[in-house]
Amino acid sequence: MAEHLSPSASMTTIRQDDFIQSIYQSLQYIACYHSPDFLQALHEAWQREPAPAARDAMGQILINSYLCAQGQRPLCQDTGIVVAFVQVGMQVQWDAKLSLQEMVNEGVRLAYGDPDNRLRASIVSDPAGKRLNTRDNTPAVVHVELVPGDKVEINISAKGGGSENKAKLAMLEPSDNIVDWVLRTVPTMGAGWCPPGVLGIGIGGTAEKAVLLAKQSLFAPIDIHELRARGPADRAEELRLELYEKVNRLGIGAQGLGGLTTVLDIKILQTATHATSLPVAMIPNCAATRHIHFTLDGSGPAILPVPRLQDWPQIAQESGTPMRQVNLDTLTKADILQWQPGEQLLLSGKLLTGRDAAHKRIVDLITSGQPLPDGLDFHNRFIYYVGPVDPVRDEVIGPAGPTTATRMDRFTDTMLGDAGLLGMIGKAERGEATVDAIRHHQSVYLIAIGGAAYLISQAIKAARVVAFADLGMEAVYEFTVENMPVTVAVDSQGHSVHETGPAEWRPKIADIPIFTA
Ligand SMILES: O=C(O)C[C@H](O)C(=O)O
Repeated sequence: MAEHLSPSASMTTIRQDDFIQSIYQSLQYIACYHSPDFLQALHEAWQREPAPAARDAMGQILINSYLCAQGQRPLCQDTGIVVAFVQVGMQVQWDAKLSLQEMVNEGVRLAYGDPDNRLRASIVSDPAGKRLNTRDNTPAVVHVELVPGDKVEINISAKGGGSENKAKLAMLEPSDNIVDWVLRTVPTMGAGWCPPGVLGIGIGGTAEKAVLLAKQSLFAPIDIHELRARGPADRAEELRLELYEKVNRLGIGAQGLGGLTTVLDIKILQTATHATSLPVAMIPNCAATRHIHFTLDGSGPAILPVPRLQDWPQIAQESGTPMRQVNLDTLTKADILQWQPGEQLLLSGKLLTGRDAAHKRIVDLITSGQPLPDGLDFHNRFIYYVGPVDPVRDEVIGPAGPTTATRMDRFTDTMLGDAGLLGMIGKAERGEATVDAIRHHQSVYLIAIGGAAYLISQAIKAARVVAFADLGMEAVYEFTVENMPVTVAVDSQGHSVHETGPAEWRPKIADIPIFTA
């Protein structure tokens, strides 16, 4: 005779407030604390890295991580778009008035507006139109699944825009080679996703299912060395090992500067597909990898592990060759002609900021013959591509790392020509036409380390909004910096370290084992 479950016996009740508090606390937590598996993998990669620029980049990310855990401030200025996968047990009932989406949004609102640790509101509504910042980082992206059981399982992440922008989907043919596709595709993603990180790969299903699997795969802990030690159990695990080895052999390295470690792990989830199809999706996770899993069983809000500062690797900034001191306030074109590709500089003085939305407005004003707003003058100034976190406590500004410069390429010739800009600071490579414009205007492009946002903000001594305050984090600020560390990425002759670095290190690392264990 069929057994019937008594509904009342196994029912769990989840209270709205417990759910919202759990979302809020988990988002605050992942904004500040790297997970132990990521820290260990990055520390190992830093210890093994033979390429000085890549090693320095990873060192800065590790120091930044420690400072964020200590100061409880965000790892990256891009505190992400919230993505929640919620599995609801079919024996769960809710003591709630809001929908699940509304409850997640409420948790996001509390987390991003927390006065003790404000996070950056990065979400814009009407993306194909007005692109207005929603000011509280809502709405979240929520995926819900009904599963057997009496608990609610939540995987939540705050996904950085720079890495999400590099997501790829290919509808391969059944006899196509997945490894070839990945190895062809990763170099096209450039450095805007802030390697070293993790590549999530979804295989099978339909187009949208492959993308979801790729995203879900990124929730698993980094364990490629354990997999190697125990040996692959199926084709997906074989692929993980093969891709880990071959992607790292590409020599892209940390921040795309050339080096031994481009990926810390490869994650793969697969499911059945149509006989004609081989959908493959790939989504990278950046160095500010932020995700956590928790369970609600009706007993109250989630309890998250208390991080212990002694678990963070203690590394000191290494003093390599002496850095050139640069006074931004007296700098001339003649000075920047002296700077060499790969040279490290310490910037002091005043610079302006600006990113996507401000660039669009500025270039629209210039091309329609209108003046820039009062007080906004780029002549002989440097621009820093950044959207900072608002300050809390005694800060002048919150974490303020670079955003992907490549998105500003379309505006650069006008900024260097008509607006009179001297040079730029950002992260990742520039396109060919932009490198030509840099050479033509005898300008320069400098990079700061993506993923070292709180560390970088320590060099910012004053900040004020100069124009477009309505753009929120995308407003134009003036920063006064002291000893801000940057590297010459494209010099005035158009030499680019994102070209020369990987080309130099690919052959050099060819004989170094990728797996140590
Ligand atoms: O939005 C940002 O500040 C950075 C962005 O995530 C990027 O990597 O380009």
